[in-house]
Amino acid sequence: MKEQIQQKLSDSRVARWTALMIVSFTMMCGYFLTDVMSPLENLLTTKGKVVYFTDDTSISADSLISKVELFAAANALSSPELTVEKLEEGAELQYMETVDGQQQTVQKTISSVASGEGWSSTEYGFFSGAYGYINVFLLMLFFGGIILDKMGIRFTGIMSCGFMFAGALIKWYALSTDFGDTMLFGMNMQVILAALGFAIFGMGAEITGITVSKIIVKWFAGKELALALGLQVAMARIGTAIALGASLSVARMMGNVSYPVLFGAIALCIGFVSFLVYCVMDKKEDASALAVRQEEGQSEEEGFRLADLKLIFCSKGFWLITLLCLMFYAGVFPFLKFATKLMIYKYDVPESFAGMIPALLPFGTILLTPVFGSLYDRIGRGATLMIIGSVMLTVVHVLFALPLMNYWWFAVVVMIVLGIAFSLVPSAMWPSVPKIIPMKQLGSAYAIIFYIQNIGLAMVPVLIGWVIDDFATLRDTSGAITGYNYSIPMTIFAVFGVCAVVISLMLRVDDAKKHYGLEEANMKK
Ligand SMILES: C[C@H](N)C(=O)N[C@@H](CCCCN)C(=O)O
Repeated sequence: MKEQIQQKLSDSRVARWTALMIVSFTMMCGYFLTDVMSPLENLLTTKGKVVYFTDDTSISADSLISKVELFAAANALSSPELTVEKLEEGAELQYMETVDGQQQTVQKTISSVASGEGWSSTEYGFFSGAYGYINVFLLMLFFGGIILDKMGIRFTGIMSCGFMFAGALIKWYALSTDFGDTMLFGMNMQVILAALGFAIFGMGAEITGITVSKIIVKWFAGKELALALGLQVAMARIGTAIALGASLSVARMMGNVSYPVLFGAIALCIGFVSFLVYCVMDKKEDASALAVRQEEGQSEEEGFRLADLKLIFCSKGFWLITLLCLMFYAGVFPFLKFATKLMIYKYDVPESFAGMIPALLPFGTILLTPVFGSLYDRIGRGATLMIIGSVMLTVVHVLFALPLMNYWWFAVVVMIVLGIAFSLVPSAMWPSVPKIIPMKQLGSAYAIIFYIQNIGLAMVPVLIGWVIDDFATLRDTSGAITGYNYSIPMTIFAVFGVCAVVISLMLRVDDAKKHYGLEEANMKK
């Protein structure tokens, strides 16, 4: 009789790709919620109602009412006695507007009205950075990695999905509640509570992120690892793209910024359930791996010891990847939080389309990240891919900073280039970590990288929000905001790009000396 050879569940193609799809779906829901507020920056930073017209322009309700009344008075028309309540879908209004430097009478039809929250750019920056506050200041990501290596994938994943969901609910509650003028720590209560929710969500999202990374390495090591990591990132980007592309329309349709967050919370609930399904597969994989070890007479896998962290801390290659991650992601994720408003004010894109241009970035990466991942699996050249991506990031931000080519199509082209950069670096960087750090310490290694990266994700939006308020906001003599000059904020993003280039070059040199294998293919022939 033929002897049955024991196999691990992960040796089955179907099983490992199914596991990948399930956990990637959970992550995708998390990414949707991470960026769901980005296209709402203009709405959040406008006080009172915002009126959207059928020609895709928008204006604050107060400013519209005074323009309509001024027009009626100037033309001896009977006063329309317009109030905010009367501004509703379908209403037609006439007033004077400056078009190409000339005052013209315009007639517009309202398509929707949504409530602005009146936040300052500083408050928006504080809220956007909140994603990383608990991770960074309470060292939760660091502990998250240790919990992952000590308590295992199932416990950590369920815990972190729970945090994501709880944080999303708090954020939704804050945005759907009117706190009046209640202030806390010099900021509106709504901002503080929404930031708290986002911080709890961010802790959950990041710990889920390292858990999912470890899951993928567990199922794909020695197989299609970079492709699998690339596909996970690609699915995550679908979440980001839907958030950037659809969030404003949902807020406009429902009349309130809280609804996109509510949809995100519902999606997360489904993502949580899908992670529970994965846990069943994970248990089976562990049982089959144990059976293989027993059959081969191998001893129990050695557990994680705190002393193992020394190996991580002493690796130069590890630190270079970590710093590259900090600089590269500081130039991308925080940029996305401000990109929609950049499109409105620098490239004159109507607000209803403005979110579509940043949404091109994740859309491009959906295809390209797995393509570059697969290239790395088969051909190698990981360090080189990271250098090219970092150079592209720098060029993109320099182009955004320069006061030239302020055309929407130019913004589209530059955003596509950023999409390529944002595919190159992640598809090469994440699969490079297991080449430097062994599996046993991988949870902690990813956690430390994410921890340092989160310092950027937490601080950069705060910095940029403050810079926009104090150095980029243009005002008329009465103090009213007339526009924004994005040169300084975008120069800051370009500096992160330059740092990423220098670090990726150093990584390439270190790889040549220490032979991590970053330039070699991942797949064993
Ligand atoms: C924000 C998060 N910490 C992050 O870095 N996400 C990466 C993907 C990480 C995948 C690691 N296996 C991203 O590019 O979105």
